[in-house]
Amino acid sequence: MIKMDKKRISAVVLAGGNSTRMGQNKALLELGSKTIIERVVEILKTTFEEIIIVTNTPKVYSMLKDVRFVPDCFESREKKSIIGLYTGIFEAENNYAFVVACDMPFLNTDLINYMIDNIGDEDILVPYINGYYQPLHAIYNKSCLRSIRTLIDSKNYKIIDLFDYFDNLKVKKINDEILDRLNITDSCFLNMNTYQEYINIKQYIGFL
Ligand SMILES: Nc1nc2c(ncn2[C@@H]2O[C@H](COP(=O)(O)OP(=O)(O)OP(=O)(O)O)[C@@H](O)[C@H]2O)c(=O)[nH]1
Repeated sequence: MIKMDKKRISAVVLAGGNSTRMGQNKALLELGSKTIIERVVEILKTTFEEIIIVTNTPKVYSMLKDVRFVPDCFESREKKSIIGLYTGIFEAENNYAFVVACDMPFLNTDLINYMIDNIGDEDILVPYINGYYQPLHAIYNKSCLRSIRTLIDSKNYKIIDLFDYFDNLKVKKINDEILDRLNITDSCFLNMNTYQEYINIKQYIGFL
């Protein structure tokens, strides 16, 4: 297996959703003295040189420094994370991109580094934990772009359909055993969709 140089992977944060269920931009909710997206970027900065924020409203994220803002590639009335995914991978300076959502405050650098060390010639490296894929905590090669485009063009916006239905893509999974071995809990995948989930997370880390 060829070991991937960390500098040859970009980080991509998807921050162009509607936050309909939250009722306000969830990336800008605060945990302690920082917004959630600031926490996400701060964690990513320990590992990645290039950090791309995919959003059509960069001004609301002006507190983020040393990141590159890019707008979504497709004009779409519907907000879909797969569109941000396509854009981030397309725009990345490197062939590989580690892609996350803007609302994951407990990203774990040990797991991220493990993933970087364990992608070889695969097109995708994705955690598959408790029977669920984690498509917004995965590494993608630019070789995926054509297949992602096929999904978008057919109005199938389910990123997980990339993993099982494209014979041309080599997909490697990170399973539960690896988390156990690294002594990491699945809270690193936790995100927040509703205000109650935000409150629960604040309680969990003692900010309430
Ligand atoms: N760039 C970009 N990011 C998106 C888009 N749609 C969703 N995202 C991001 O993808 C991640 C997961 O999004 P969801 O939580 O499923 O959707 P959401 O629109 O943020 O929230 P809901 O409206 O409540 O579904 C979040 O980080 C979103 O900001 C999009 O059209 N473009």
